[in-house]
Amino acid sequence: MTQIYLASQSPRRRELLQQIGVTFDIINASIDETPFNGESPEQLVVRLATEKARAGLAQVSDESAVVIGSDTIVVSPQGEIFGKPQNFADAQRMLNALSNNTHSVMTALAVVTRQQVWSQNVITKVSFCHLSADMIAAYWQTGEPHDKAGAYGIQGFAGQYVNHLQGSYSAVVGLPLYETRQLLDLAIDSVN
Ligand SMILES: Cc1cn([C@H]2C[C@H](O)[C@@H](COP(=O)(O)OP(=O)(O)OP(=O)(O)O)O2)c(=O)[nH]c1=O
Repeated sequence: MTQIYLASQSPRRRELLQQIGVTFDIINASIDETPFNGESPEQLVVRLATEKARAGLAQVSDESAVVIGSDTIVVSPQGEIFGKPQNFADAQRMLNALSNNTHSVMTALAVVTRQQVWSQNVITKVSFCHLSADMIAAYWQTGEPHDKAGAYGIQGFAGQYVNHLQGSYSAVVGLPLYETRQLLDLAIDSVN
């Protein structure tokens, strides 16, 4: 039996992976998420997902382990990378940029074994309605934006701000389920 691990602290990723019937263990793989100078959003998100998966693999001893890592960033309509907000002012800045406009959510997935790395970046276009200053302040008070890239959670209160989505809903929440199944199957086949 191939042992599958999810290198993530995110409760959303755990729930999404459970949703598709995968049996797995959780490992802690904290990495430095600071972008390199001149790094593009695409390069950043794939590098971080891969580093999380590799850091997870380094913590387990079984030779045939398969480890999943993932990272989500929001890319504003102006092309700025939004991770998790530092504070209310940061969340205000992000949500004002997303208001009444379309942004991209990039979730990269990396599946690693001792021999190989598979990775994929899933890009979803999300359109928001107008967010007033009062709406943003009230939303911050819910606590929902605090630990989420771009200062929102589509699966929560912010679902009511989204008037259009093109791409993968599960990727926006934190793990692209179709792509996860595809890459996991490749990795599992390779170790058996
Ligand atoms: C845009 C968006 C992000 N998010 C979440 C997904 C991720 O958990 C988080 C982005 O931060 P990440 O750094 O990708 O992940 P994480 O720190 O929560 O977990 P780990 O690195 O241990 O795997 O934002 C939502 O839950 N809903 C959304 O709509």
